[in-house]
Amino acid sequence: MVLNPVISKLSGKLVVLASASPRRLEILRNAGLRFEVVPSWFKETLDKRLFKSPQEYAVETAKQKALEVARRMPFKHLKTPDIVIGADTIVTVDGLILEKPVDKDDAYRMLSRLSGKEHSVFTGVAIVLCHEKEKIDYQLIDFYEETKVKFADLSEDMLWEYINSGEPMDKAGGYGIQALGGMLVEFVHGDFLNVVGFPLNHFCKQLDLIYNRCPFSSDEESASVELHHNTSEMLKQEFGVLRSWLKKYFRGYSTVKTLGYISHFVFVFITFPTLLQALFTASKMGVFDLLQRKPGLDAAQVAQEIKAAVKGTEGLLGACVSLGLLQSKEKFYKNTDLATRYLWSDSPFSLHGYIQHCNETLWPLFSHLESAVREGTNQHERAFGKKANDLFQDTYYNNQSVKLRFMNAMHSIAKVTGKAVATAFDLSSYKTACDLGGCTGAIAYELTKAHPEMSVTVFDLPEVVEMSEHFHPSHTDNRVSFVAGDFFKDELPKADLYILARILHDWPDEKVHILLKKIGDACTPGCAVLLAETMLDGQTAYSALQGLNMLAQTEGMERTESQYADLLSKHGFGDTRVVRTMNFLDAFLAVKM
Ligand SMILES: Cc1cn([C@@H]2O[C@H](COP(=O)(O)OP(=O)(O)OP(=O)(O)O)[C@@H](O)[C@H]2O)c(=O)[nH]c1=O
Repeated sequence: MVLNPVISKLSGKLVVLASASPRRLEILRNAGLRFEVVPSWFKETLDKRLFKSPQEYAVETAKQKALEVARRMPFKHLKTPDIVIGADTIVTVDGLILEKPVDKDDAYRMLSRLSGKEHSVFTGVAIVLCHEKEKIDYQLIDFYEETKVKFADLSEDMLWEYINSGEPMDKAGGYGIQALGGMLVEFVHGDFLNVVGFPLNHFCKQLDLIYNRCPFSSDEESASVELHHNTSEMLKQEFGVLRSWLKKYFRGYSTVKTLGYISHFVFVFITFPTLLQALFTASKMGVFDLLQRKPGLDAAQVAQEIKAAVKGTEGLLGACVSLGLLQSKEKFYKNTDLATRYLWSDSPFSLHGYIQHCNETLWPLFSHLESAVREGTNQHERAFGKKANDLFQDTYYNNQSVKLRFMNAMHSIAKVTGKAVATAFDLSSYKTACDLGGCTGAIAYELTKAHPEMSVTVFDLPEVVEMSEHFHPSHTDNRVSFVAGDFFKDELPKADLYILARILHDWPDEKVHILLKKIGDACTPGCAVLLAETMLDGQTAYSALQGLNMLAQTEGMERTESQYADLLSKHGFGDTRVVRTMNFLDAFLAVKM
């Protein structure tokens, strides 16, 4: 890729480096960039086991560092930056991630592991672009760079002399290649500055893509610029998948360009039902599960396993390849990274349950959208021949398999969003929480993971509680307990914090008031309510469509921040705060005054 001038593109913008690393500051200053330094308060405590690769961990940490500063600055510094840059450097060797040593012994363990071996240094970088209109929108671009470094064999004396110099302590892997640590290195493959803490060249290339190129450029590298616009990781990836899918369909960028930008979207809208049905059908027939267990099957083998016709299976697999859900090589198929992460049923971030729910419940309801719009009511009677007086009792919970499917769907979403909700606020002062309608406990487990002193009671209907054990994580936590009851009728368990995750949106205002009154009565001043909902403010495509979903499916609706604040204020809750988690659900905290 030819690199164009980029640093000048940032002049006049408020650029913020979300890092306390003196090396990053120096690298960017030397490049002529003018910026402020606001070190991130994000604690580097992400669970490494949740990441498929070390580089994903570094990128996620970089993202969290940058986002924390981007979100804090408008409140604490009373100014909104244009760009926030975050980075995280890690060293990997023998499948381990090495960060900064905690003490000399730790430095010794790290350096003796590196002695005589080649290792990788990854720096993850996140660039957050902040757009301020009525609200602040964040667009996120992330990437990483890998450099390989080989250490000489180091004697004990050499190791201790180096450790006693004090240099290792604030450096990933326990060494600084730019100073005394340079003595330990036999060779470097890749970007030297990446090892020091910031991949300047890759960063400039990303700026070039952002500021000098069209987002739909045919240039392959532009595909790696991934855009977040108040969307989840998954939507971001889907956007990329859709884009490459469009490119393929139109046999190359030039045709797409001729048809124009509008045609892209018209085309997506018109063909969306076929796209969705291919995904739903492959998911329902177990294609992603099968190829996760047995990657590399051909169409005939897949057909045999899923008990389908070879011709039909070939068509389905071909469609999944075109959608970026499967890869094929010489007619053998396997899951793409997207499918591995989200589509097979046992993945930690599986959306399989939610996809089934969309297929079996939302799809029939949405086929009556016109009636929903005309009448302003849900469409259960038209879609399923049964009126839903009580949405849950009459539809989801009166049949075991529908109930399990619904619980799976809720579990999928809660797993994908739970952590973002659980960590959105400092909840350390709340020791007991009650998750009303907490279903499988997915959010409760995330809360106890994020807040070591908190215990959570999941309060849900008896039909749900009796099934919840199917969803417990393998390491169950005795700080999560389940109580059966109906939050409209029964006494609520006592707690300092009440959680309502995707509950209020199911109900009209009259019922919301009944529930909030009960919570208000149970709370003493200082107690709080934590809502996790899709806020309609700013109307992203996801929130707007979610609003339609509620119309076709429930008696309730998605609401704006001020509507929630207003509802809560009637029951004595104030001091409201909202965090846009960049995930499906936003988090909203209100305190009993
Ligand atoms: C391998 C290597 C690393 N480093 C430094 O190691 C820190 C990594 O830690 P981090 O968590 O990425 O950053 P930090 O220093 O804690 O800052 P922050 O961005 O605020 O988290 C950064 O400093 C890097 O330069 C060097 O200076 N030289 C080297 O050869």
